[in-house]
Amino acid sequence: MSATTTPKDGVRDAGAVFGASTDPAAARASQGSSGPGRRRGPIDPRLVRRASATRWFLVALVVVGAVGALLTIAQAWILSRSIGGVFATGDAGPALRFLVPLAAVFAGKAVLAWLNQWLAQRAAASVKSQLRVDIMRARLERPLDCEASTGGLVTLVTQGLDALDGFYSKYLPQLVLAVVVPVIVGVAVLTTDLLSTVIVALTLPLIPFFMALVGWTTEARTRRRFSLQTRLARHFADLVEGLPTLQVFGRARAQAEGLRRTEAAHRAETMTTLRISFLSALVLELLATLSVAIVAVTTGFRVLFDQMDLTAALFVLILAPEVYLPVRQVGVHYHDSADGMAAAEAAFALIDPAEPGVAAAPKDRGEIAPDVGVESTTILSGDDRPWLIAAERVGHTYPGTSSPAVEGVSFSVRPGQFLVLTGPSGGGKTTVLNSLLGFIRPSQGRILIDGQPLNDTALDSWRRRLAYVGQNPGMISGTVGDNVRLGFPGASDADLRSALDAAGGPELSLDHPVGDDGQGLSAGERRRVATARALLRITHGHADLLLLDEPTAGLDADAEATLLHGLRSLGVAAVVVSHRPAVIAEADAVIEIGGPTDDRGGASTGSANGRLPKATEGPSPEPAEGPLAEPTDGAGGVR
Ligand SMILES: Nc1ncnc2c1ncn2[C@@H]1O[C@H](COP(=O)(O)OP(=O)(O)OP(=O)(O)O)[C@@H](O)[C@H]1O
Repeated sequence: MSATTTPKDGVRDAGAVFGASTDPAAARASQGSSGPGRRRGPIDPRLVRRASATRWFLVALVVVGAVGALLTIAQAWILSRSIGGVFATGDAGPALRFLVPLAAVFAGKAVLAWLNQWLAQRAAASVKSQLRVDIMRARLERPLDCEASTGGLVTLVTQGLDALDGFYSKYLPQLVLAVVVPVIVGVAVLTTDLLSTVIVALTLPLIPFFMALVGWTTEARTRRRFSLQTRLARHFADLVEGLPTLQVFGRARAQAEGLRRTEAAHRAETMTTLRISFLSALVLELLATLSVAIVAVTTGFRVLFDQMDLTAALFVLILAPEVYLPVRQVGVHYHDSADGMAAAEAAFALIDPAEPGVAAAPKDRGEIAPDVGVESTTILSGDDRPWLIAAERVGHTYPGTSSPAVEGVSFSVRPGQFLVLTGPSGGGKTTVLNSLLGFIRPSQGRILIDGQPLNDTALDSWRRRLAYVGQNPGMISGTVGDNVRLGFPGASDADLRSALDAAGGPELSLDHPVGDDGQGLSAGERRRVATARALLRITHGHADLLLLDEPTAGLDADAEATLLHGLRSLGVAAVVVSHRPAVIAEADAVIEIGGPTDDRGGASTGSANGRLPKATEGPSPEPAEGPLAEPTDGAGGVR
């Protein structure tokens, strides 16, 4: 269980509205221990690039904004003409004929406001749905590479992305209006009065300038708040998951205090963000009001001294606030966008691990990287069948850790061969297996499938060739039969039965109920059900590589012997993680992974390679083949 925030816990910051860094190096630098990177300007270009709904939404917003600006000018024209007319003639009658066009303008503006919201809701829904699908796809592709914990991921996919509503329905429309409206309305003012235009042109830029100042202050706060929110969610998810353990150790109540502290910190951060938000709105409001006041005073005096026509003055006075309003509103709605943008950043970090700050495997160009070396080990001599799978100097360093979990592992497996990975706990066996599954992109070396780099192979098609049993195999709720059938949905009950028997579970009934997360089955039974599922995938689904992590753990000697016999008789290639002598005895080759612990406490620093025909059968290993066939100076080596 972990309730701590990892360096990149799926949370990125929201930067200033204007003036946020676009420098990737700066973004990387800011992703140190505090994690988040900087927001890249008012709109994250990845939203436009990746979320296609954003593109047409921006275009529609410009059109709606321009029509809205023209209606505002029409409204000012009608009002100034009618009011000016009343003052000039002293008769309100002629002004009444302006009522109908004025009503039409108001109706038009109402329709535009509705259209704006409708477009925004549609765009937000479409982008959220696209991001959710992309996140889930990324998670399925790299279930172990994603750094967000389940709690963090759930927060992000549910309420986290919902924060994009504010971005699409308020911030983005306002941002577009802030550009379109001042230009169109400014031209209308210019055609009427040059002095007012100059005053507006000089004072208007002050608003974004102050906004940037406020943005810089808010940036870190918003980031911290989102980070705390995620931590609260993680803390809670961890607590719920670990409740039985905490209760046994009498620590359940003590956790409530920790939860209260995280919650209090979250509340304090939210209040601070709100305070800054209100204060910034006040400052911007004041600035805009003073600017309009300057326009009003100058036009008022000119009207007084007959230097300006009242109708023109009214026209300028009605329009002047409309120039400032959309720019001012950007600042107000910025706070609506900040959470959404932080969530979008977190989503991109999961979807696109190649983004700065995310550990990514070196790009495989189909050739061996210079530091990787060309050595490989064939595990059986005299066999000229092509390799099915090969690992070349594979190593992996998990994000957030400084030393490799495993390194320098090389081996190759031909169809029908049975390779066992063994070694001390924490040595990196599961990491190697996860690399073969494509769950992890090794940070060193590469995996080759039929001679092609796994990185260049579609994971879907590769996984169709795999049958896999992990250390904690996933179970669906239903029956044992339902779970075995996952291996081949078209299998008959007789097929399920024989797979289960071969997996060492003859006593398990197909109708045995299975609850959520395998409830109702012992750990050993779960493993047997999962093994039966994998066997079915080989015999009926035509998978040609079996990947097993400790398949016989929890089995008695008879069941183990039955299972091993079943596995060997399948005749497919198998890579099996195991410490059990009986499994090692069945192997065509055994590779030892890991060795003496380093200062990280438990990581493998050894190399692994080797060949051993039936480890327990031959009196001594056959002569070594190739440069890597000898044990290396690391902890790993030929057994
Ligand atoms: N997601 C992760 N993030 C950081 N470190 C990890 C992660 N998963 C594993 N490790 C570390 O990598 C090392 C190798 O782990 P791995 O699970 O591959 O070992 P193993 O040989 O399969 O162990 P065991 O025999 O106990 O299952 C361990 O030190 C472990 O702490």
